[in-house]
Amino acid sequence: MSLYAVRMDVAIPDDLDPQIRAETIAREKAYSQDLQRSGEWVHIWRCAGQYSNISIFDVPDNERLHEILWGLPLFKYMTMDVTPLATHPSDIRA
Ligand SMILES: O=C(O)CC1=CCC(=O)O1
Repeated sequence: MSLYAVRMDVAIPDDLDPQIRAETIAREKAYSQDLQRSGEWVHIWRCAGQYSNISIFDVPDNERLHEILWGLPLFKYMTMDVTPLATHPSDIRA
């Protein structure tokens, strides 16, 4: 398994129908929580003061990460920055 940090910046258009907006956000939450329960979405942190999160994924490979990110209900309203993580030589747990 490989770890990735993903920053997601969300920009939902102001003129999006409020019902579609609410439904999409609800689907996003359920999708994320299913993956958190399965262990692939390890952390999700709100970036304080921004409509952004930083998440940690633990997935087998790039293809699985891509599949997860591509499947996000809010995908078309997001920009993302993906960073593959390696063990730091100063990590006392390593
Ligand atoms: O609100 C966000 O940061 C976007 C998001 C990703 C997963 C989730 O539940 O919300």
